[in-house]
Amino acid sequence: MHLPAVLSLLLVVSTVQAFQYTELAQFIDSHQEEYVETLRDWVAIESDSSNVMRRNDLHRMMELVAQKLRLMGGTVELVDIGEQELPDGQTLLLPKVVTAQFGTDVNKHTVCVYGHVDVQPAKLEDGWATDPYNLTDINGHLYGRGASDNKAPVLAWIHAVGAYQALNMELPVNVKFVIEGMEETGSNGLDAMILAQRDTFFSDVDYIIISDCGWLSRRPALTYGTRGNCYFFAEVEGPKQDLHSGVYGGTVIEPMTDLIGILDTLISPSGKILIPGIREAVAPLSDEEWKRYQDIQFDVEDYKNKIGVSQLMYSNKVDLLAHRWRYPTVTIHGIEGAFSDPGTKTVIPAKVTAKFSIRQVPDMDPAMVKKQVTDYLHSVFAKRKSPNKLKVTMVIGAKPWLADTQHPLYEAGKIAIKRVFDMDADLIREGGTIPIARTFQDVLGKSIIMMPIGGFDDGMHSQNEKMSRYNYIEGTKLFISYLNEVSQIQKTSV
Ligand SMILES: CC(C)C[C@H](N)C(=O)NCC(=O)O
Repeated sequence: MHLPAVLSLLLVVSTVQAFQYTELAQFIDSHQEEYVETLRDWVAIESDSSNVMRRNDLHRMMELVAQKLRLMGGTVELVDIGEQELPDGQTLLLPKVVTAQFGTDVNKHTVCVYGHVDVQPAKLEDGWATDPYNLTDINGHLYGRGASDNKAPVLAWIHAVGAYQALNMELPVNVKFVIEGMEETGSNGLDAMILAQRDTFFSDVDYIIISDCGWLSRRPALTYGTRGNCYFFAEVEGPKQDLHSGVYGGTVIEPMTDLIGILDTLISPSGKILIPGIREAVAPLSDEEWKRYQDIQFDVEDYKNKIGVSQLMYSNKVDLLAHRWRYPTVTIHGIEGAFSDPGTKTVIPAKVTAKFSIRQVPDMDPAMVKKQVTDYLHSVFAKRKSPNKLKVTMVIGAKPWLADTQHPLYEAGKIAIKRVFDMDADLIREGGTIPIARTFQDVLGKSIIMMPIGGFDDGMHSQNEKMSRYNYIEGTKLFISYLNEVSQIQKTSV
């Protein structure tokens, strides 16, 4: 073909693509009320995976996801992943995992979008300004539990595929979905399901895309690392029942005093982890990494104000980002069995269970961390010479994940972000955990990209979680654009 003919063909192709994007983006804009309504229906289901009393809601949630994908003509399955064993030895049915497939063209790439539709607990009395399960639009912010983490991003992906379908446009890549309902409690059962379907459902998947995190600031971002998490229960058991603290206090060695005593040895006031071996395992911060953090736009004062604290653990940007993303930390989350209602109750609790977690980073190993923590707590407890009984269990052991930002998936992401937001993407890491990310990498050997659409101030896991309309709607356009960019990646990239 003559050069002018090639050029005019290229022009035609690029004109068609640009035209397609504009039409698709307009379609998204004109359907935004419908998308908000669907999010409202999804948020209304209290799909709290940590509360066994809500398991039926979680089952219902998975059915709803499957039904939505079926109505779009996908090949959908609700995969049984068995049962979960509870700490008291009882078993409970795990929510099924939804898998779906749109397109089977062998000449196209196949991407697999992973997401979750379970949520963290939320009650109005925790301090929410609105009912957490009634999506409420205030000034363009959609408040509700799970709005940002992770229901709106999952819906945005579904709507992105739906827009191509509605406009009779061919999907540029085949799209598969894996949507689970146990992410917030460690993705129980999903590892085994991925392993079992490695040579079937996942055999033709080229890339994994995850949108279960947030931006660092108002700039859109691509995420290339997450921390893992080891979650522990430390139970101290003493008398056979709760006791009156006036009648028995002073004669009994109290479980709560023992528990607080050992918890206090986990971390120093300046944030130094005191468990032997933990800090030694952490990969050192390289000069290149330091420079990368230094170059990121991040306003420390803004961050401080957003959280509402007068002082942070570190005052400079690099230290803050590094400790947020690439160093481990200990967090004590709560104590089961302790009196925590309003008012006073003069009781000596007979059995108390502390819940704490240690975020994992390269090169920590959860199996090693489990041993280090268990041995350490027993040795500290032994020194107290208490007659009470200590039991330490690790209930989640999720590894960290780190990607190569030179992979074409990230280049494609930058182009898509530029097109939709007319901004350059921040390349960031995430301090939170997506337990299954590392499994996708290790078991399937697939490349992963995290493409967040959540805002920096969405309040995931806290009171007044929200997703802004802007992020929800522009995020849907981003996914539309990204599918197109991924289709341009050379077939040889893994
Ligand atoms: C910001 C996180 C990666 C979001 C994720 N859905 C999550 O909350 N995971 C559990 C965790 O405790 O980090």
